[in-house]
Amino acid sequence: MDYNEEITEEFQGVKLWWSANRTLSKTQRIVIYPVDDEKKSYKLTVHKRHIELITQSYISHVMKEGKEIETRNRQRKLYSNNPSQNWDGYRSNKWSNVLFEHPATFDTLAMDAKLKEEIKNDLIKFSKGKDYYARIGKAWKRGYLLYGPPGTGKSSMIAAMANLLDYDVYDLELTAVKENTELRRLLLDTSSKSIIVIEDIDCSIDLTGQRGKKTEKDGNEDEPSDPATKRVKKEEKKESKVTLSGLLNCIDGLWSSCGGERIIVFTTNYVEKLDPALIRRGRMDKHIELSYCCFDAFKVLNCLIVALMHSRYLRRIIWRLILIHCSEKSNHCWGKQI
Ligand SMILES: Nc1ncnc2c1ncn2[C@@H]1O[C@H](COP(=O)(O)OP(=O)(O)OP(=O)(O)O)[C@@H](O)[C@H]1O
Repeated sequence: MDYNEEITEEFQGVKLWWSANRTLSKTQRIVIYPVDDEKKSYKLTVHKRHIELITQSYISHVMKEGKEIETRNRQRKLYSNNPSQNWDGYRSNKWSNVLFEHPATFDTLAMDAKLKEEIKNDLIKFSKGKDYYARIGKAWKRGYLLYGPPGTGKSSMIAAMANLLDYDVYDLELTAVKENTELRRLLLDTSSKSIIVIEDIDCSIDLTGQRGKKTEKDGNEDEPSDPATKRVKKEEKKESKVTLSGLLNCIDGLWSSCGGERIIVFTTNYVEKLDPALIRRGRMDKHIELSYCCFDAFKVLNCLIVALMHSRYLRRIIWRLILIHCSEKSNHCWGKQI
């Protein structure tokens, strides 16, 4: 709606007029950074005998419609965390973002069909679970642990999740987070309807068994005599940053109930390296193994390749390559099923 424009609307047989105005602040201020001094307002005109209808039904109808339009037009974003030294100052942000346009969907994911359906249903159930979570007194969040060998579709699965639910993705680089308080501030700065991802959690930081080792370390550590080594050691200590308990507190501590509808995803190639406390059910609610090609995955790949390649000769070459790759990697004897 442009300024000085007037729009006529009808609601339950009642005629209404909307107009948009803008006023500029008259007070003169000296500012360091440019600020928006413009005030925008919308004026609604209606006959006074309809005031009750407007206050009781129309305004809530407008708010609801507005929210729906906003959701429909929302462009999803992929966020990554900025180093904390860039957090302060003019227009600084904890997160940088780009448009999220990953093409992966559950249709293009090659994996066991039953598991795929189970994950989709779980996600949809979660996204519609606001009342359920409120009823049982739990924060509206869900944890997924995706594990398996490199290149088996963990990142693609996260993109498919985000595309299914229409959520933003926060790619949290833990190695860039200095300490637990920073981690908390970062997570508090995420929006609802989002997936917070920590990829390769086993490599991100020494989270494995850190709690158990702490006392042992504290007591036995030899203090180096040489000042240079001392300084390096001190720096290394500073680098160690986020602790396991800090991360656990952030995942399911009180902060996580500030706003809801967040999914937390950890990915790892080495699930056995992780501290059981980090991935216990209730914290990481669903553990999903993504592995080498199974028969259902093979069928999805078949559909994709048939759709893409019109030459039978090329298709045969690709299939030979896939078969060789899969028979090397997989223990399943699905070859017979083909
Ligand atoms: N199950 C799958 N279905 C569809 N595409 C897949 C699958 N697994 C791997 N790919 C393809 O292989 C490439 C690598 O996949 P992806 O990055 O999702 O794997 P990853 O498990 O996250 O790897 P890493 O552990 O190295 O981060 C992508 O281009 C993806 O499209």
